[in-house]
Amino acid sequence: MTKSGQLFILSAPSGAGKTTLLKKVMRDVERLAFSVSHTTRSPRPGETDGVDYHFVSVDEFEAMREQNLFLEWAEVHGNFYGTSRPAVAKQLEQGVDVILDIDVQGAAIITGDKSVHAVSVFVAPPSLAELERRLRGRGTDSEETIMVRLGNAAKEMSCADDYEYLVINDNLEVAATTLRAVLIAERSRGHRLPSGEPINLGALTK
Ligand SMILES: Nc1nc2c(ncn2[C@@H]2O[C@H](COP(=O)(O)OP(=O)(O)O)[C@@H](O)[C@H]2O)c(=O)[nH]1
Ligand SMILES: Nc1ncnc2c1ncn2[C@@H]1O[C@H](COP(=O)(O)OP(=O)(O)O)[C@@H](O)[C@H]1O
Repeated sequence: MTKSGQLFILSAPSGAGKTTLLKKVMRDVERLAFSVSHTTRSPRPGETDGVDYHFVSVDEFEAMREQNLFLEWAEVHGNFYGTSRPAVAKQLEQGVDVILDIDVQGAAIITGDKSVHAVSVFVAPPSLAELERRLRGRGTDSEETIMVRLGNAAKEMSCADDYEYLVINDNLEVAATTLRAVLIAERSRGHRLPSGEPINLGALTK
């Protein structure tokens, strides 16, 4: 039987660089999948349906919600976002670790469910001033959208202590090394022997 994959939660205020960091780390960590969320927000230039998000209408989102197809969902910055329960379950069953890029509300839902084991990581910008520079520098959002995201940032930052790990995305290389280290360390926990068998110390010393 294949050993089930692990769930990782990554949250950050918008503009902290979570997407950039994730893309970098996912290039060189194998057996790791990104959970493609459903959202009612419009695609940004350069985003692809089914890759960055599944872009759906409010009606489609509500229909999925009514069928209990979301592991968690939340309204974030005025749009709906949700994680597909069957998609995540399938990847975990195949022994693939799954990263959920979700907001602080979604993270609280998952970590509050004691039947689900997830490792949580918060990505913080070095300062709120730098966060604003990055949001503006990204060049994908209207002034109104930027203001909504900045307005929510302080509250989101106050949730950082609820996470097991904190990664400060100041220098991208350093942040990527730190995130990789977290993933690798969590995979290496002693109780996660591939066979599921306890270690036979006697056999090791013969
Ligand atoms: N709860 C929840 N939050 C999500 C999900 N997908 C994305 N988000 C969060 O929604 C927020 C907005 O994401 P996005 O629209 O891509 O904007 P960005 O953060 O400015 O790049 C971020 O905090 C994401 O982590 C999801 O499936 N569930
Ligand atoms: N460590 C960093 N230093 C400087 N700029 C960064 C860093 N990480 C990301 N960025 C830039 O900040 C902007 C926001 O990054 P993005 O990954 O879209 O953030 P998020 O997914 O958290 O909303 C992008 O223009 C990105 O290139």
